[in-house]
Amino acid sequence: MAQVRARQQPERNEPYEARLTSMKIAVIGVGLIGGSLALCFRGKPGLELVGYSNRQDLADLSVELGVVDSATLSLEEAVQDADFIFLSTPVGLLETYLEQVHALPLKKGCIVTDVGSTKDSIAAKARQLDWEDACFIGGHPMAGSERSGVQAATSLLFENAYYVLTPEPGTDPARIAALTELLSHTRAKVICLEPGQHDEIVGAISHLPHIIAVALVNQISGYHDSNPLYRTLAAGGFRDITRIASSDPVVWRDILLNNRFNLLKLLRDWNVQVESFIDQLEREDGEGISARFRDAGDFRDELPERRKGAIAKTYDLYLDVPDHPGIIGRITTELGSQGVNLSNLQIIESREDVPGLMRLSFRDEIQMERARKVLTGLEFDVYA
Ligand SMILES: NC(=O)C1=CN([C@@H]2O[C@H](COP(=O)(O)OP(=O)(O)OC[C@H]3O[C@@H](n4cnc5c(N)ncnc54)[C@H](O)[C@@H]3O)[C@@H](O)[C@H]2O)C=CC1
Ligand SMILES: O=C(O)C(=O)Cc1ccc(O)cc1
Repeated sequence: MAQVRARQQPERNEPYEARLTSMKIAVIGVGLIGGSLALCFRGKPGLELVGYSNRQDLADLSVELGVVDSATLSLEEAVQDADFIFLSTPVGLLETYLEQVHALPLKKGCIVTDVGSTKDSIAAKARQLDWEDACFIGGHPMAGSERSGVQAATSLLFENAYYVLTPEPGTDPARIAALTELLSHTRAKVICLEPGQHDEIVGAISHLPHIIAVALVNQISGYHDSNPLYRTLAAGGFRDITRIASSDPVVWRDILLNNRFNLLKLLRDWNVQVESFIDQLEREDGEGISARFRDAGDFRDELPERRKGAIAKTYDLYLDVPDHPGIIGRITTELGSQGVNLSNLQIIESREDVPGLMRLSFRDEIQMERARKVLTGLEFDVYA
């Protein structure tokens, strides 16, 4: 396993920009989020990335993939002399790691932060600890994906997303500025919120949708057990609103349990919505139903543009493809010859008696629209 490299100590009175040329960043738990942050920082002048893992194979993988400069199974070694420490494990482990890191010798001025999807309980834990010359500032990058693990890490994950910080009223503004400046490498927009308010809002716009997606998929899966046509016919709308149901079970178990008090209220409010639909259908209240769609459309149309909300936008096209050899090659060749960059391709359903559904993913809207034009020209039925 690679060792943490020796590095120069910054002078205490150097301006922040100068210190940027020699800083150690420790990432505790190098998965999707920790790894993506590491990739944002890695290779920037003077920044050294050290990953801590609890498994040798994962430590090795994080170095092999070029996500961190070095990796260690020793928490003490990882945090020793670190200027910034990012706690990036599932929420259920964050408070324990916070206590363990706090108990270790930390560099003067070290900023400890986390990336957990909930903020209130870790802020409360941090408040109980005496940080002396170090400090804790809670954080939550409001972008992610249904994928997990270091293999899914990408430096583009946070671009244009919000990155919430939850400093205490007494946190030194210079420390907040230092963390914000480091986070500029993510190209996310940093905002500060009070931890309780964060959990209420994020519970509603991220955690509740994950519950609804999972409940919906499991409901349909139950019907599918008695008739496989449910999955075969599952179309765009179902796919659109259930992508996040494929999220990591451990990560989401921890988030939901941690934010359970907000979620219990949110689910009761959700029940009111469901009951109201039941009532409108029983009364055949067409006007009431249309009004709800109109209201929802108005609100949704005002949502921030692509990738600025908690649920990152994907640039996917779907097309029905006949199940015959060579079709994938033809599509990729045509796109390649027209200079379209395809970032992923997936056959979702492939059986002899039905056309296959192909999903083509692109990095941005421009590539997606170029592909749409090429494929429509080839007389494929293309839909987003
Ligand atoms: N998944 C998402 O879209 C987002 C997740 N978050 C937050 O980021 C944090 C990490 O989530 P992901 O990166 O998605 O999960 P992940 O599963 O990709 O990464 C978690 C990492 O923690 C490591 N880990 C697990 N148990 C450990 C232990 N006992 N000791 C040390 N390391 C351990 C895993 O090996 C893995 O590298 C969570 O707190 C989550 O709430 C924040 C924003 C978005
Ligand atoms: O996959 C998606 O679109 C998400 O919902 C991303 C996400 C997941 C967890 C977070 O705490 C923040 C953002």
